[in-house]
Amino acid sequence: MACLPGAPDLQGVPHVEDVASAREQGVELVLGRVDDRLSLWAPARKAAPLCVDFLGGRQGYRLAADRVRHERLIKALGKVVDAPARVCDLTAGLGRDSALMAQAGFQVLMVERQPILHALLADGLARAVGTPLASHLTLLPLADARDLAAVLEGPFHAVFLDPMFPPRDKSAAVKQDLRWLQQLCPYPDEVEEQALLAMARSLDARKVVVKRPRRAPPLAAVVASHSLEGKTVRFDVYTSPSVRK
Ligand SMILES: C[S@@+](CC[C@H](N)C(=O)[O-])C[C@H]1O[C@@H](n2cnc3c(N)ncnc32)[C@H](O)[C@@H]1O
Repeated sequence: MACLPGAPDLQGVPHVEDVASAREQGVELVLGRVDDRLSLWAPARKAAPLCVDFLGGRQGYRLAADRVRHERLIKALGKVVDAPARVCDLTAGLGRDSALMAQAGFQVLMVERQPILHALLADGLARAVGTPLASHLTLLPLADARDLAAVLEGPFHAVFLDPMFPPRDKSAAVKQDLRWLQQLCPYPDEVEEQALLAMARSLDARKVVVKRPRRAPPLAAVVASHSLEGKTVRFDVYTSPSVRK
């Protein structure tokens, strides 16, 4: 992995002059600017560069205002009781779910611990400044969510979690974005899952919503209060006594 000119400094990641030098040095992934978007790509592969684009692309399709309320995630969040409703996304990733929640009117606080994804999110957000969507999104500095219990001050309408889960389907059907995430992010073990769920449930929120593949076991083997099932994913909702009513 290496950074091209124009990419932010990432701890421990060397810089290369250009893509040709990256190829010569056998660098697998480069972070640089493509069409003024901070992007990650593999010089030796054909796959399209990865970037965060809150305003267009595939994300835009799902963000159409009349579609958003039909999204299962928005249904899982349920009725807003106290406005303005804040949601904390502790596993922001590429910001797709955060953007959906923002488009549905929630003020979303995003947490991400993977430095490249965090840099892509920050870049996507910077390009969206001035739009209503961006005014609903706040990215916290790079951090592991498990270290933020004392920092994240509620009340929140919900805390959202979408931790990595090993795919059952190893075929070409696994989407390119998911491949990038798999390449960049480790899968949590049970201890980490327990810590993440416990931390989420310790926050001042009405509910914790966890996104899982439809047939996956519940996060940290803790059974949810109820679930909303779709074709491929499931949203587990926790409204236990430890969660604000
Ligand atoms: C499956 S992806 C989330 C995708 C996201 N929901 C989206 O819409 O793009 C999981 C993300 O959570 C992040 N993550 C996992 N554990 C974390 C933690 N303890 N603190 C912060 N981020 C975490 C990973 O780095 C990864 O980017």
